[in-house]
Amino acid sequence: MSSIYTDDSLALHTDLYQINMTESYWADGMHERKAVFEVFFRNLPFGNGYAIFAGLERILAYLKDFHFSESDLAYLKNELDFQDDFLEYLKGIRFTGDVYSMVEGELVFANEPIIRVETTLAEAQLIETALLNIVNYQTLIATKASRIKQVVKDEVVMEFGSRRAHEMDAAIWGARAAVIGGIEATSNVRAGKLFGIPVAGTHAHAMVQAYKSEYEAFHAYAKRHKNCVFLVDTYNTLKIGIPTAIQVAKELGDQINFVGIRLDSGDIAFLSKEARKMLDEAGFTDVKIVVSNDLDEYTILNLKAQGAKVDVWGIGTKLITAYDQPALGAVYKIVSIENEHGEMEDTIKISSNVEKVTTPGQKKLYRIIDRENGRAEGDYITMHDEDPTTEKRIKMFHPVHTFVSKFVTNFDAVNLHVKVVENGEIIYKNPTLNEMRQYAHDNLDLLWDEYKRSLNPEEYPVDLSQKCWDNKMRNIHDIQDKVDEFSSK
Ligand SMILES: Nc1ncnc2c1ncn2[C@@H]1O[C@H](COP(=O)(O)OP(=O)(O)OP(=O)(O)O)[C@@H](O)[C@H]1O
Ligand SMILES: O=P(O)(O)OC[C@H]1O[C@H](OP(=O)(O)OP(=O)(O)O)[C@H](O)[C@@H]1O
Ligand SMILES: O=C(O)c1cccnc1
Repeated sequence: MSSIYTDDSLALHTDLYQINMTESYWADGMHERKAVFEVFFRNLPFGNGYAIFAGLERILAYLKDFHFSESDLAYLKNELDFQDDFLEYLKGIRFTGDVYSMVEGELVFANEPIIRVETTLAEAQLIETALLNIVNYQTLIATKASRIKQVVKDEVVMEFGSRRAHEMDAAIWGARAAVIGGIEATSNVRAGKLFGIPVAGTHAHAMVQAYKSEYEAFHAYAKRHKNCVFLVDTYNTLKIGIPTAIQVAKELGDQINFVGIRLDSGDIAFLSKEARKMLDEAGFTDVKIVVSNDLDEYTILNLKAQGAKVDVWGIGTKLITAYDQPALGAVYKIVSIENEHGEMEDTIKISSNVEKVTTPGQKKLYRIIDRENGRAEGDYITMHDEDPTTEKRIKMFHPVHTFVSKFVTNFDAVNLHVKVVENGEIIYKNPTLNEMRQYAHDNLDLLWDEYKRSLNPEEYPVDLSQKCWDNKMRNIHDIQDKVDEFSSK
């Protein structure tokens, strides 16, 4: 960086084209027109049956502080040649609109609006990049963590990924997202300080190497730390590492809490079983076995199938980088815009790829829950003026294969959108991270197991109301008519 700006803001954390488009809207007097944009993704990540939404807290902080600083404006003028009159407009711009959003920890599925932004065209356009940047990463990591936790079940998961995360921001926000997804602790101390996440850790091979022997290293560690987890695989796990941990623990007795040992290489199934036997025989039946080394949900499942005796899973690289699918692919699409007469008009994006055709109009999102069994029947997208909470019977049908349908009665329709920003004011109080985590955990009970399995889960229904579907078809036909008219000229 050529210099550090004391007034750096996040408004420039956007793609240049957003500012360029905004300039055109402004020059043509369209910038203040009302617009509705939605955030959604088209495919669930990791082949999972659900995702866990995360990122709202940071989005709200970003919107609250949204402004172009003096140095931002100077940069736009001096380096990118924006003109003074437009910069004067940017100088005064703040976020003044409304935002409806799912809450963090909510179960989210493909093709449903996670966030709805209703504000001026200019403001809505300028915030796109930051919103997607936040949602895409945090939701991806929360989902990966949840996937891992589904496999781990009752043992503890610690997040160890800071050294491999895609830079510092990703390390701490990733740790936070992983907690929402279900993990228990992080090794990143700053994440602990900023977000109140429990922080935990063991020690590295370097310490054993620095002291030249495990005996010296474990004693040195124990001298200053009451809770001890000794890393036992530096030279030979079964012949030196574990016996030394046991020896040191016996020598120190009540002076320490011999919490555990950590295995970080070799055959984890075999070594953990041997370690358990050795610890138990020495009377340390409560001592935990922590394992790490390139773990993810697949290795964990396999290790469990082999009968590995593991109490704590330390997971770094593959969680924090979402190793097997590095992007969620959430998008931000305009669905409605005010016309020159002050009326809202739906707008649609047509694509030869059916998947990419957007669903026009201002919409709401409900989760339909069967009152008898408490399980979710599916999610139901309606137009903004519909209210399924007052309906006795709704028809749910697949938005593409429409013949796949069912009538649902005796249900609760739960509105998944909370108004979080009103006229630019944040009106939502973020729950604690623990509450978000608990919410995500409890929500999973709404899903049948078929949607939760990590391999080839069933597709959870995300359906359009009849009115919403009709509106989409009408919009598609209108565009087709326009294309036909144009091409026949
Ligand atoms: N019993 C097992 N079954 C399946 N995979 C395992 C088993 N034990 C370990 N693994 C996994 O196999 C991968 C490679 O392990 P390997 O034993 O080669 O590590 P290592 O080379 O000994 O470790 P390092 O290179 O960190 O010293 C890791 O992802 C590890 O988690
Ligand atoms: O394997 P991960 O899931 O990313 O977990 C974090 C890893 O970080 C440490 O390794 P280190 O950076 O010392 O390198 P290593 O791979 O040689 O053990 C630790 O020993 C874990 O193995
Ligand atoms: O505390 C640990 O054991 C730890 C922390 C970060 C990375 N690997 C291990």
